[in-house]
Amino acid sequence: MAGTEYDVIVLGGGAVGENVADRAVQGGLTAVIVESELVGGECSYWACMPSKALLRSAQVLRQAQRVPGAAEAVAGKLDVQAVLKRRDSFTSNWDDAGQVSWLDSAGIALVRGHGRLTGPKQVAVTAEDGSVTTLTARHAVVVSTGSDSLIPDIPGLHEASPWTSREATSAQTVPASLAIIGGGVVASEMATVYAAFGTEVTLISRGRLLANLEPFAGDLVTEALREQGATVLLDTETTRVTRNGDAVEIELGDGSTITAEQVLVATGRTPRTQDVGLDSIGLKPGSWLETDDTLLVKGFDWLYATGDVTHRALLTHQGKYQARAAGDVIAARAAGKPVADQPWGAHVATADHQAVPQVTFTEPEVASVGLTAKAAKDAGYDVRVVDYEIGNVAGASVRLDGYKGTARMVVDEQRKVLLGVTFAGPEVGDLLQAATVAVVGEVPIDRLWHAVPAYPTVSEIWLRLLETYGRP
Ligand SMILES: Cc1cc2nc3c(=O)[nH]c(=O)nc-3n(C[C@H](O)[C@H](O)[C@H](O)COP(=O)(O)OP(=O)(O)OC[C@H]3O[C@@H](n4cnc5c(N)ncnc54)[C@H](O)[C@@H]3O)c2cc1C
Ligand SMILES: NC(=O)c1ccc[n+]([C@@H]2O[C@H](COP(=O)([O-])OP(=O)(O)OC[C@H]3O[C@@H](n4cnc5c(N)ncnc54)[C@H](O)[C@@H]3O)[C@@H](O)[C@H]2O)c1
Repeated sequence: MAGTEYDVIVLGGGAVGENVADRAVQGGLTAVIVESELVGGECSYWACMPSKALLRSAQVLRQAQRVPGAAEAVAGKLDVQAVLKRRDSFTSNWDDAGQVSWLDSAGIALVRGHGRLTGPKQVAVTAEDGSVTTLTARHAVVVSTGSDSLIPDIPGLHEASPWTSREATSAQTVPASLAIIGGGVVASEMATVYAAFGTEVTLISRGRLLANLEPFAGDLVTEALREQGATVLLDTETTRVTRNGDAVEIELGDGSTITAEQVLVATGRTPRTQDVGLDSIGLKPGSWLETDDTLLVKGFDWLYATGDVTHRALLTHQGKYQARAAGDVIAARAAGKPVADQPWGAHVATADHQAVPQVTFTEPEVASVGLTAKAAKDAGYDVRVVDYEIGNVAGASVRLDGYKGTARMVVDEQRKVLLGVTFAGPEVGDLLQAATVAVVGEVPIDRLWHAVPAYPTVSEIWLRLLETYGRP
């Protein structure tokens, strides 16, 4: 290790922390990452990558089954062991050597161990062998410690040792039956995975599915999961969980009981700030870290936070976007250079408020950016909503027989720009970036008419949405 004083200390070496350190080093600073588990964090080993690898094979198979000619060629069943093996390769068998060598090539130092703030610009790192290294930052400490699964206070749930997303994404064997508590992204994606593996899945959601998105998205995913063999219980409370040997009993609000081999809790996230020394600098342990748009924690001029721990947008790409802004602004401030902190400037994460893209990799997929119709109305915009069935687009009918999906654009009628766009349908994920460009760029509707989608692609949905809106 080069020494114990660095320009920037990054607490947490997930995808987000890595990017902060990289930008700081590219800006001419020295940076060290403190990591207690695996460099690469949740996304690489227990979240985005393994979950998407687990989802992909069944998706390819189902789509081939819906195209005559190909369907006859894929008459066999999903090879679950091969899927798990492919997932293992995406996680490098939970070995971070590749990421560590990237840090090395990027000129970023690494200290392994559990980091805690001990005072302004001071971090103590406790290694596995109990030894403690004290680090001092010349300019900034960035907390990028991510989030953990939230286990709600349902009687018996803690004692039942439920699966969280970690166990669900790293499982080496597949349970015969799985109950899932939650109705968000993790619950919906994991129900899709395990239903495809032949597990008897019961999803228990206290409301509708994917309730933060346009209602048609959750409805489509609910219907599809049921077709895929899952039992989906909506508006259903879980009142008690009891583990009896190899089975878990789950009592529901209506008094009925479900028995499953395993239970997965997918009820959101809690910040990993319980034991990072927040009390030493006057902050409350266990709280989310509130930042300004340059990612500076409110009330400090040296403490930054990026990624899940900020609760701005719990997504890898959005955390990395914050990381680029934070790394760059720390370097600019350290050099006494001007800071571009006006909305959409180089040193702020403005998009977190207005244009967060997200793909839910269920089958069908849901791709969304910006505001839903309800959120736009609640925010006081003069809104017009335009819907179109994606299956009516020539490109979609060529893609798959019986293509079913819906697209919605939410228009700000005062400025004639898009506030939000949602696509729900097979393989819509890659349609999203065009929508993100339109929302971020505030591209006027009459100019969008000149962005001609190629025929016959699914992108022609854009033309159909515009035609339905009407040419101004
Ligand atoms: C099942 C699942 C699937 C997901 N899929 C997607 C997806 O498809 N696309 C997407 O964009 N997002 C997805 N997400 C969200 C995504 O995983 C997170 O937004 C992302 O991992 C956050 O990155 P982060 O760097 O902030 O935190 P993390 O990835 O959690 O990294 C934080 C790091 O800090 C370390 N750490 C914590 N405390 C300390 C300490 N005191 N000392 C030293 N090190 C410490 C941890 O070990 C960890 O490595 C998914 C989440 C889940 C749960
Ligand atoms: N494809 C992706 O981009 C992707 C995939 C997975 C996860 N993620 C991210 O990870 C984060 C966590 O996902 P998640 O699905 O755990 O959270 P979420 O916030 O999406 O959904 C939480 C669900 O749990 C339910 N819930 C909350 N408390 C409950 C309680 N006490 N009892 C019963 N139900 C309860 C909510 O009603 C909701 O349906 C999300 O913010 C998401 O952005 C992203």
